[in-house]
Amino acid sequence: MKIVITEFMDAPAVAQLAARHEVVYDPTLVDDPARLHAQAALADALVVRNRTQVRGELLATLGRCRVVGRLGVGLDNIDVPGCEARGIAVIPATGANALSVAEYVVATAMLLLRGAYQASAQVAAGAWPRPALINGREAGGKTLGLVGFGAIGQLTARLAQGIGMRVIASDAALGAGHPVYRDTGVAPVGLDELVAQADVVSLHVPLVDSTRHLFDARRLAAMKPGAVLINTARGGIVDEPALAAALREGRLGGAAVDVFADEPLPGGGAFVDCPRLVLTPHIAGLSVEANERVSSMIAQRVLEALG
Ligand SMILES: NC(=O)c1ccc[n+]([C@@H]2O[C@H](COP(=O)([O-])OP(=O)(O)OC[C@H]3O[C@@H](n4cnc5c(N)ncnc54)[C@H](O)[C@@H]3O)[C@@H](O)[C@H]2O)c1
Ligand SMILES: O=C(O)[C@H](O)COP(=O)(O)O
Repeated sequence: MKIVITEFMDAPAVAQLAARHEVVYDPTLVDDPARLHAQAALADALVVRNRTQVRGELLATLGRCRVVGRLGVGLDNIDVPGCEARGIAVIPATGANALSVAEYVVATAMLLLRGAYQASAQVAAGAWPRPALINGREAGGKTLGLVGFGAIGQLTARLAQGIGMRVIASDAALGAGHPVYRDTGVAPVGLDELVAQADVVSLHVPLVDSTRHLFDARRLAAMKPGAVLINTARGGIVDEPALAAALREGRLGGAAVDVFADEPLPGGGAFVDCPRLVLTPHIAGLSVEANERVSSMIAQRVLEALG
């Protein structure tokens, strides 16, 4: 059978697939719709990351496909009901990149609370900006609010508790009596209460209709003065110009943003020269270890699905 891989995948996992089936591994396919559609038409399995849009014309070309392997967790680039209607199974790499994201959240939370990370050039130049940096805050004893308490939220809670943070969470699908709260020692709260209490708010919900612009200007304004916002979930969940305004006006203490409404983020937008801001190009879930786990999990599951 034929497996078409449209974005990068760890080499041993590609080899594992190639040992059993014909494999087209071409990470440039995602940027070449004509070749992508030609290859997809012949594919029994398609393997994608977050950039390949498995919907519309591409979905229509998948005449033979039985399975779409997703080298990640978010499924907003895949028309899942459309795949199911065509008998195509969609397999995400659930949990396989969770540790990388959780570490990113704790690292950026500490960095932004302390606020000293942008002093390197001044220190190297001999400016010694110590008086301006004496008000950094510790993470220990602060409250972390997790919006979404699934695989990544739960792992992030464990790491944050390890450095002495109190953790509260809001999850639309988990009732307050759900055993996961008792097992993790995390307090369930409503979203409004979370936003009012948290020193650090971190987003871990999928991008769906109910989460689009969940953090709009009104909700950003309801955050504690000086609080930090971390978005590794999806760009459409936060109103980007409203976040930039809250940072420029000093209402928020900082933000780390890994995901954007448009990726790559078009240059010249609201975030240019924005203070107290860490921007990364959608890499919170990407590390050597996560890529190995994600790739081997999907290789294994695609092989099982092909039988
Ligand atoms: N930046 C990255 O590299 C990266 C890596 C991995 C995942 N992600 C993103 O993180 C998201 C979460 O990943 P996960 O593995 O924790 O998923 P998950 O499915 O395990 O957990 C998501 C949780 O969100 C909850 N939820 C859904 N809608 C909600 C709402 N309106 N309010 C509150 N909770 C809601 C669900 O009940 C679920 O418990 C993914 O969908 C993906 O978009 C990003
Ligand atoms: O949803 C995810 O897991 C992240 O967005 C990372 O996806 P990717 O590594 O496949 O791009």
